[in-house]
Amino acid sequence: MTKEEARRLVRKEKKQVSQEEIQQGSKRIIEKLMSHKGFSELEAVYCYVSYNQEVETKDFLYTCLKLGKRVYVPKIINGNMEFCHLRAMEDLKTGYQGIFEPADTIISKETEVFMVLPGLAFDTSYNRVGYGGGFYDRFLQTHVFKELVKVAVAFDFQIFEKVEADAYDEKVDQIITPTKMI
Ligand SMILES: Nc1nc2c(c(=O)[nH]1)N(C=O)[C@@H](CNc1ccc(C(=O)N[C@@H](CCC(=O)O)C(=O)O)cc1)CN2
Ligand SMILES: Nc1ncnc2c1ncn2[C@@H]1O[C@H](COP(=O)(O)OP(=O)(O)OP(=O)(O)O)[C@@H](O)[C@H]1O
Repeated sequence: MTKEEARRLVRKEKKQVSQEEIQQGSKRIIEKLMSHKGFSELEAVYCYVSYNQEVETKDFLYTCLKLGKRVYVPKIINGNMEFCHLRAMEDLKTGYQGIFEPADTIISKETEVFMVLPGLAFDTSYNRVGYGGGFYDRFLQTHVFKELVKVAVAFDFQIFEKVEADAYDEKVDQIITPTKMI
């Protein structure tokens, strides 16, 4: 299926999903993230700040801070996404598209990172479809890492067998849903 078809299907499902399902599903996903080998081994975490009907990441971010991980979240700067240091949840202010971003702009220089990615749709070959901004693709193509573990999180209705991918699309290493590790 095309990216647009996948986006349309997921947007339709998102309108039906209950707050309860989001909370429960996100809780299960966060448990799996916490017990991920890459998470224990890496001290720097790049994770999006959830909004709308995305997998909730606030509890995950909070726990990462409590554990003493170095935490960075996306901030759109001059049309590009960078990961900026998050000292505390209170540092977050409404930013691009109404998504919370750190008020200060301290761009990460980390090279060994555990990354938690959002997305609208994924397929079982690890392709990722987002809102269409190309922010993650461009970020991954312009930044070099010594070690980068890319784990996407999604609800089960966001997983398809095959979604068309373009040459510039960056794959993820793993996809975690409330019921599966792909
Ligand atoms: N939580 C979160 N933060 C993120 C991303 C993301 O996907 N999720 N991004 C990943 O690249 C970047 C922001 N990219 C975005 C690109 C487009 C829209 C957008 O058009 N939003 C629509 C509603 C989308 C929907 O809920 O269906 C809008 O606000 O009208 C939002 C974010 C960086 N931060
Ligand atoms: N080198 C590039 N890498 C990625 N996208 C590019 C590049 N050059 C141009 N683009 C444009 O960026 C957009 C990427 O769209 P795509 O649907 O892949 O984004 P997405 O992965 O859904 O979004 P996001 O990463 O923001 O969640 C397209 O309009 C594409 O033409």
